[in-house]
Amino acid sequence: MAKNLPIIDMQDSIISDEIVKSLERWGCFRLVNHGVPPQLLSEIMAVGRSLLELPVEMKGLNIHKDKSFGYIPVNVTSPMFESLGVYDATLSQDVDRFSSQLNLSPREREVMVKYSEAVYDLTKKLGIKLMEGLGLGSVDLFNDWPCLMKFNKYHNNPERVGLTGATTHSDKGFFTILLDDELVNGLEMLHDQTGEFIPANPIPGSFLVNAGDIAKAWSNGRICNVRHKVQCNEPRVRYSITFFVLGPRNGKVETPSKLVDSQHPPLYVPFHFEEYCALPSTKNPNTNPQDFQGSVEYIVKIMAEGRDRLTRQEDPIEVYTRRRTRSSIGRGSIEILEDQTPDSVPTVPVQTTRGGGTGRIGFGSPRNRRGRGRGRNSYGAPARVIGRQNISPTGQGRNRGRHSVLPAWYPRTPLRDITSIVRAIERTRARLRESEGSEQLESVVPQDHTVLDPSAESTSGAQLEHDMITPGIRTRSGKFYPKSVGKVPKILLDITNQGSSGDSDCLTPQRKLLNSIETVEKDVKEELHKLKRTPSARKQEREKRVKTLMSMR
Ligand SMILES: O=C(O)CCC(=O)C(=O)O
Ligand SMILES: [Fe+2]
Repeated sequence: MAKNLPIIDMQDSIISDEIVKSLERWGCFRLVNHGVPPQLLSEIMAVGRSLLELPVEMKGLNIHKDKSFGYIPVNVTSPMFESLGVYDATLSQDVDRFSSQLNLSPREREVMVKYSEAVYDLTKKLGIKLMEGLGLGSVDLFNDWPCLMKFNKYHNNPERVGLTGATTHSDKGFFTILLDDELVNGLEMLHDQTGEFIPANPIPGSFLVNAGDIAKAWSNGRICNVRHKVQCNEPRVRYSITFFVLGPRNGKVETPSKLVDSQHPPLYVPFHFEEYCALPSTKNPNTNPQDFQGSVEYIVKIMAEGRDRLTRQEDPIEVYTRRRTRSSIGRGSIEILEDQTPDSVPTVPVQTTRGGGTGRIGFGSPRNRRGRGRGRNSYGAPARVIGRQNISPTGQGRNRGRHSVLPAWYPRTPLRDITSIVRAIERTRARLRESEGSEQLESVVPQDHTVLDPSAESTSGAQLEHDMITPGIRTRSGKFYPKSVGKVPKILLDITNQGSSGDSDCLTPQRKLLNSIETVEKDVKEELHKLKRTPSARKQEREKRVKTLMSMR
């Protein structure tokens, strides 16, 4: 069923809602009435065309330490596409550098400055509308975010009609503001729900706004990082200008707490945009580009795994408490979480070391290439991630829980697990504090507590729960007494002391022993009775009864 891309009029009063809806459903929209003067649009297009007409040697002077930010010539794997880049397009010294690299006229430089100012300003307005639409207040989301501007040329000719000029990809940044060729179409956006490519036919004077990987991660998967490609539909050369608003300059890409709740558990670890760009591409040469799935889930998952391998020197109680607090406000070390279905487990082998991938991630238009090479885009990542708390990124099975603070055997269910563990630890702490008055105690949860190391974990869940709820106490002398039988050592001590007490002198040693046994028995019974009233004991009792009833059926 043919569908049309959403069109948003910047002057509409309900634009905030429309932006959110379009980004959720499509990950893109066409923006009209945006306020950037048509004259400026045609001037910048003219600048782009003339720069791309320069000799290759001249264009080759447009270099940047990140190669994907500078000139990308046509080449064997990408014979139809070339582009020039300006990074950071909003900083005058960077525009100056670009201008001197390509010997721009003062007028061309002026047009560039005006255009990037106008588009950045527009993007900031869109950011505020987006924040409003998401109920996050009128906040300037993109304040001081770095931007990359690219002048693109597709060398379409009669032999290439039907070929792909830019293969299916999602953009890496948050938003891309595309000024496309008014006369030559070719851009197609993938509709996630139907899997159909929908032509983004140009509307003169408009922009196509599309969301990238950062938008998806930031919004906790709510915004679609739309996949798109550029086809050669006619034999005319096609030009376009892309303005990428990338990611926070200093801070991390982190989901606002309001976008996280029990229905929408956090899906991504907070990360720096540069970290993300520096990761190797995950393109799987065996993956059909049509099956491409946005790579952000996969990439961020790799980072989560890397972080979880770090040795933890912290007090586990602090870790648990912090985790609970953070997850409730949507921040902190959040693991990437997987689909509940086994097919969503990544099909691409996890590459955690540099060089194992197929190249560094760049962004912007991919060239017409398949297979290995210097990656500008990432392919073959898993499908949509629907988060479940505490699911190991490596899936179920032997490694289950390897990257979690929970032991491997611990049943994985949503939020309440970690919450109940934290509560149990807090109860333990409170009890310890109480008993500290009578004797100097050491922590019952040593710094290297095995909860963080599943391999050294006790084998029973019930055991752990019990230990946490009724922990033992350790005296300075190093003796460990389980708290539930805390009175018994005292009784034993009394027995030992009986020898010196006056009235015991008249008793035979046998009577003394019998008396002691009786006292111990009485006290142990009393303690056991108390123990039965603890929640875990009651639960065990209930389970036992259910089992008995079941066996009688
Ligand atoms: O040229 C176009 O229409 C699209 C370019 C694009 O997708 C990109 O630069 O990422
Ligand atoms: Fe793109």
